[in-house]
Amino acid sequence: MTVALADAEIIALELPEALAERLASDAVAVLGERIDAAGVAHLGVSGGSVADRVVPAIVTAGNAAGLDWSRLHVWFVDERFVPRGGADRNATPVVAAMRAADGFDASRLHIAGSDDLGLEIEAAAADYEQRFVRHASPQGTDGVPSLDLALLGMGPDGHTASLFPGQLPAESNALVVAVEDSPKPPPRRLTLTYRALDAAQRAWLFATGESKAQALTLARSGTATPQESPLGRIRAVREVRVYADSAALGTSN
Ligand SMILES: O=C1O[C@H](COP(=O)(O)O)[C@@H](O)[C@H](O)[C@H]1O
Repeated sequence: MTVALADAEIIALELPEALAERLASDAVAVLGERIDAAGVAHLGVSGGSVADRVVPAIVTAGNAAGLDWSRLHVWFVDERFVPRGGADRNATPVVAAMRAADGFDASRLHIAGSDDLGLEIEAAAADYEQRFVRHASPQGTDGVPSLDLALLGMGPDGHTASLFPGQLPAESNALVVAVEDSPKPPPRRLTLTYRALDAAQRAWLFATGESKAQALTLARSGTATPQESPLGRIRAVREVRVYADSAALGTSN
């Protein structure tokens, strides 16, 4: 049994700042429970507003709550295949934010390969998949490693991670694939597939701003195909939540 985005619990707040703080405090609670139960937790993060706003809020909330950061693994649901350290890399703001997490083990921040390392994009995807399989245990019977919490963003076109409308086969046996022609720059990216994301215990979407409203409505309707709305294809094992501000929900005055 999996939960679909159409069945998501909606957490609605008027302002994006308050929304990021609410998500952060909920995430710290979930990660702390998992660390207590399993000794380790696996968090998947997106780029964009998740990396810029939500991850720093999680670090602040985690430090305040005394989260045992040394037991947390952080993964990227997608990454841009551009040189390390640049503004276009999803890892750049996350690396900066995680430096402030008290006791976090930097070797548990799992950053994908990049073109400046001389890697081919397919080799970087295969390498990231192998690392994911090595470090994250399956929690189901299908043998797919399981994120405890996947934090997703979305674009106005309904993309999530680097799964773009009309761009990828709807399903793939791989866990990480290369994207060569993303319609949103930069064009070359790596992304977790639906198969990898489906195995996440929880998938929480962070959506803010009017530009997301139409795509969010379509995704939540449950009527769109994955080619029309990759976001609408999102599922998780236990729970899907949508953290959205009034503008993204289309309820602002
Ligand atoms: O390109 C990307 O965009 C999405 C959405 O970004 P946002 O700034 O509108 O939240 C992001 O979730 C994804 O990880 C990123 O590569």
